[in-house]
Amino acid sequence: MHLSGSFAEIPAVSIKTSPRTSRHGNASPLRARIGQQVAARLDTNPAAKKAKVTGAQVYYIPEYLSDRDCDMLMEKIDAKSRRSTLLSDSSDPYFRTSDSSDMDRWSPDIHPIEQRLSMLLGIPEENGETLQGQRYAPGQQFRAHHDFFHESQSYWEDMKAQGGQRTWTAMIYLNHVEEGGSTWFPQIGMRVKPKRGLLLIWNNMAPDGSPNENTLHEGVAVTKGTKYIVTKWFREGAWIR
Ligand SMILES: O=C(O)CCC(=O)C(=O)O
Ligand SMILES: [Fe+2]
Repeated sequence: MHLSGSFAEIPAVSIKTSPRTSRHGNASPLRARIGQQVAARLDTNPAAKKAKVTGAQVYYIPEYLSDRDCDMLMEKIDAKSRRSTLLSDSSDPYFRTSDSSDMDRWSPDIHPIEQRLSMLLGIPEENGETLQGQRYAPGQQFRAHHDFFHESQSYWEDMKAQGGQRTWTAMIYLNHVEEGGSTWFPQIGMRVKPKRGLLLIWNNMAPDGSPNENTLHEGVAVTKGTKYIVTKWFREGAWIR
C-alpha cells in the first residue's frame, strides 16, 4: 500500500477476508458495534484517511498534532519516564526495551489532547486509558505484539474489571526519527515511518468483535536518533470509574 510520501509500499503478506473467532477471545456484538461506529465516524471526517490495507481497519491523519504539542509531550516524556513494562511474561528480555511515561490526564496541557482524541473516535472519554508516552533510544524496540488482551491469560480477569478489551489504538509520532523506528504490521503488510504529528488509528478487533490477529505490530528498533510517541488505548467499557 502507499500512503503519502511517508509510508513505504509493502505488498500484503496475508489477507484474511472472513475473520473467525480468534484464539485470543470470542466474538462480541458490543465490540463489533464499536468497530462499525468509529469507522463510520472516521469515514465522514475529511481529515481522516483510510489506509488501503486488507484484514484490519486502519486510519491516519497527517499533521494531527501541532509542533508545539509534540514538543510539549516530548518534554514531559523526558522529564518523567520509567522502563516500559509488559502484561504477560516474555522469555525475551529484549522484547520491550523502551521507556514509558504516564501522562497526567487532568493537567491543562494533556486533558485537551485526550478529549480531542476521544471526540475524533466518538468513544466516551471514560473508556480511554490515559495517554502514555514512549521513548526509544538507538537499539530500543517493542517486538511484535497485539494491543488487545489475550483472554486466556491470567491478567484478563483484572482487565475485564477495568473496562475490558482494548478496541481501538490511537498513536501519535512526535518527532522525525533519523533511522529505523517504524511501526511494522507484518500480517497486513503495512510499515509506517515516524513522521512528526502523524496520528495512526487502528481497530484491534475483527468485524465480529473478536480480537483481530492481523493487528500484530512491532515498534522496530531505532538505529539512529530517538523516537518519541504517545499511545492511547480505548477499552470496550469504562476504564475510569
Ligand atoms: O513504537 C511503535 O511504533 C509501536 C508502539 C506500540 O505498539 C504500543 O505502544 O503499543
Ligand atoms: Fe502496540
